[in-house]
Amino acid sequence: MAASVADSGPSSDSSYLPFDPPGSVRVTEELRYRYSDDRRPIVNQYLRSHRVGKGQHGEVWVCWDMNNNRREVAIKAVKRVNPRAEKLNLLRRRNLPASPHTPLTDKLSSLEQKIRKEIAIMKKCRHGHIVRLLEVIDDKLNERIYMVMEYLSGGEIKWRNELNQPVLAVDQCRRICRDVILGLEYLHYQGIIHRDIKPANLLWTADRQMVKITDFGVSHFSYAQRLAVAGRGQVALDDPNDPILLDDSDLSKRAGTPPFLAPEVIAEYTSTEPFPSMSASATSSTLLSSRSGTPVNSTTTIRGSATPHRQPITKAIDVWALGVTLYCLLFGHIPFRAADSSEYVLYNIICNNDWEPDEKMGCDAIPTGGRHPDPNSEGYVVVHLLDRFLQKDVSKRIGLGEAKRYPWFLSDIPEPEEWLRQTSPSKTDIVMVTDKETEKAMTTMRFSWGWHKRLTHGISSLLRNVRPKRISPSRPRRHGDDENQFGVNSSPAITFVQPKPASMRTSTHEGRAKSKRRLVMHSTTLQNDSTPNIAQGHQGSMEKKMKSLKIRPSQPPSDPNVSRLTSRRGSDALFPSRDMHGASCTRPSSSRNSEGTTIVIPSPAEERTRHRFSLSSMKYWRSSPHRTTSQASSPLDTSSVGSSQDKAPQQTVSTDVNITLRRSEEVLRHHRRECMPGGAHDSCEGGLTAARRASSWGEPTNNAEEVTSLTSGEHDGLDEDALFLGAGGVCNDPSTLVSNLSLGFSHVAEGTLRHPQPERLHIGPGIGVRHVSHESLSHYDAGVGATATPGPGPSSSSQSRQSQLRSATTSPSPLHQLAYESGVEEASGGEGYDDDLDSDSDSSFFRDKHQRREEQAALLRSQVNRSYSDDEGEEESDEEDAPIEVRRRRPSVLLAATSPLPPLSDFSDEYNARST
Ligand SMILES: Nc1ncnc2c1ncn2[C@@H]1O[C@H](COP(=O)(O)OP(=O)(O)OP(=O)(O)O)[C@@H](O)[C@H]1O
Repeated sequence: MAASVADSGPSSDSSYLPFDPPGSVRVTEELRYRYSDDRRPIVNQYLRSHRVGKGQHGEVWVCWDMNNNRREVAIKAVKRVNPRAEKLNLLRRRNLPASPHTPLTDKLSSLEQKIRKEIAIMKKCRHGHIVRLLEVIDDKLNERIYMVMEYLSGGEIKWRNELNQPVLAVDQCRRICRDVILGLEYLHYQGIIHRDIKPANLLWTADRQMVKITDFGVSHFSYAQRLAVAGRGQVALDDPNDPILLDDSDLSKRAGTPPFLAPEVIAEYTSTEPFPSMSASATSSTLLSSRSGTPVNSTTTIRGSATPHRQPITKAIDVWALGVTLYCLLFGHIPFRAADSSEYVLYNIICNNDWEPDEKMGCDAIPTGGRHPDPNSEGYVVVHLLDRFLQKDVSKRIGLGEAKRYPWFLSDIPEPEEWLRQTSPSKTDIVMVTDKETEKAMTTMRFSWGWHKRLTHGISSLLRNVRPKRISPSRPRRHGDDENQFGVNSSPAITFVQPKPASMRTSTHEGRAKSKRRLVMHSTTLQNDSTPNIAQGHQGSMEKKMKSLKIRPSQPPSDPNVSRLTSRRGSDALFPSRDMHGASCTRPSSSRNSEGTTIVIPSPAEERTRHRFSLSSMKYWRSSPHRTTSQASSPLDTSSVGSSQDKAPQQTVSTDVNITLRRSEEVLRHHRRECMPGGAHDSCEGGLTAARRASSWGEPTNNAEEVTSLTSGEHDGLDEDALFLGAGGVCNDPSTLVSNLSLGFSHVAEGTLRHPQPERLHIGPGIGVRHVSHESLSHYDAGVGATATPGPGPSSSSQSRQSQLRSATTSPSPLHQLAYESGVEEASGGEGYDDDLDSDSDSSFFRDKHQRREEQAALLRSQVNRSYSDDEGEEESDEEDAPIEVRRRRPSVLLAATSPLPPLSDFSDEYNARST
């Protein structure tokens, strides 16, 4: 158990049960659907409740864990592959400046890698200020993967009202920031950089006593390997000039949210010339430029022409983002903002302009004293801290260890030294996230596009009636094979196949040869298998049809197409867990790990059935198109399909393609060409379109949603912060901020999550910023540390009801919904979004969702039709194939006998909608 959780948990309250379930993250490889009596979907032991959020790749639902006293959990359902999102991305890309140099892989989804990374990182995190991942339900035969997390019912932090005024008290801002420091310190110690710290990624616990960091979708963990190599204690934890620098090829991608990006991340996108003052174009009182318009002063290092060398990208980028976050919480708006919402202008401002505080901070309106306050003033300590956070020079930026000891943070902690000792990250075990673990974090995706899909679709139809039944409770039970104990614990102690050392890995050539050998083996298995599930009649028919397709199951195929097809069949990259299971076939069918968790290992017979089923699902076989830069091909680039398919599948590694970087460069180059030659940025009418801006944000597959949000949001009259910030936090009704959940399920029932609050014991009456004097700060600066006086307890607002308002940026956009209505369905998440769900959503976004719907629907349909017309046949196939595997398979398993309802797909409600 992580010491930080165990040691820092409160102990004075005997009824306090910190949420820290034992054991590591379970990986369950079988998904079972059914309905409850009141028609609620049940996935394994999780009974679905309401939806709490929708991300770019999936939805988050509150569920009750029926095996744990109906404990509430949050389940994020993410589609492995979303062909329609890919196509909408294509539509978006057509709006981008064309470049002949755009690599093929830039056109491809990196969704798989994103999910793998997120899971691999979350699996390793166990800390009181990090959202805990409890289980991963990863059924290879299901199109979605489910991440079961602890449920943070307090929701996102709301930090501003619609007038961009702060809604949090300064004391609350301090506690939030302190929580994030602890969480980040843990992550950094583990070698993980979050890369997307912002208010929207900080969730309140139910009692609003603490926040936890969530969303590791763009986090980076290769640093952990380097730390491991260097050995613990060999690396200075808070030295920004850490000799162990990060992998630039990954980190240099501008993953994250633009206003929160550190200067070193965006340096290369900025002008080396002094950037013109923003004051002329300022339109809002919240603009930095309207208040200052000043270049950076002496206390802030100017980047750009003054800093010719690119600064290292380190964990300090999280510190910068935390500084921006703190600023947001204190003042209700972001510190750096471009007047025209241009990304390029924003980056220049971040890199070259200073920030400016408001006169007052927090909803309690404590005077700041301006950018350079009197050292004896109340605001001095906060402005000084912000100044340390927002240092453009990485080497001058404060480290987390130092920040933690800052007097302001210690001001309401009775025993600062003890608190510092207990919360030290050195008490935790360092984690290692290996490539193998990343691969294993999610089972292989299945692809279906192009001629290959049509070919395999034919084969699949032959086997439609010979698909074996899934393992179900109806089969004879074995010892320890409890319904609730499906799954394989992710503990390395039960790993069947150890990662091979690099020296032992096969070369590409060897890999191909092995794949072919596996092909022969699998084919032989198919041919010789006498499992009664395969009817002889169908076998004969199948052989005949396969012959007509020039497929000879038991021999290496001579037809090159067949070779491509079947070589993927035996790919490690495609079926890693099968290989793992294959290795485990001789092992006992179940075992117990050290924690007593039963591990069910499929028997050889079961494995064969899976293999056979997989064969019938060959239409999905496709080597991951974005595994390597040079070899992957676009499903939309027909010229490259053949060549890529000739290649054996590559091992999936964490070498993400720098998609965003290149595209962003193009966008910005285009922007410069269009706008800058004339000199004045404000002469650039329109600048980057919303689509172009969004295109350079984070993961490429995210952008469909972002683009639509931006575009449509502007029409909806939402403030630009909500559109551009991506940070949420809008509180339409401030009164709801200081309250707890208004939902009926908000009561703390037996078994409801309780959360560790390391400093909860120590949060005495907060003395507020007024009590931190310049003397104490000097004391701190002298390195003595702080001895702050205990202050009053948590503010009354911490007992309050939760706001149910969701920020516009986390809501489905109008285009997203239009896409659904017009038959395109999801832009990225892939889930249907019906009115029922709308009513679940508390997003303010939906206030205007019916406006211009007809008009936009027509526009969208025409655009989408145009984009799809290029690959019409493929689209037909998509329409038919995507849900087929689930729909045809499921009734034979559990539901047919138990429920008159159609088979469930997942939590998306699409089948519910169809059935009603
Ligand atoms: N464990 C949780 N407890 C409570 N709410 C959660 C939890 N996880 C996510 N949410 C809510 O669900 C919303 C969507 O979460 P998700 O992580 O999918 O968002 P996202 O970061 O935008 O997605 P993505 O990383 O795919 O882009 C969040 O904004 C948050 O409010």
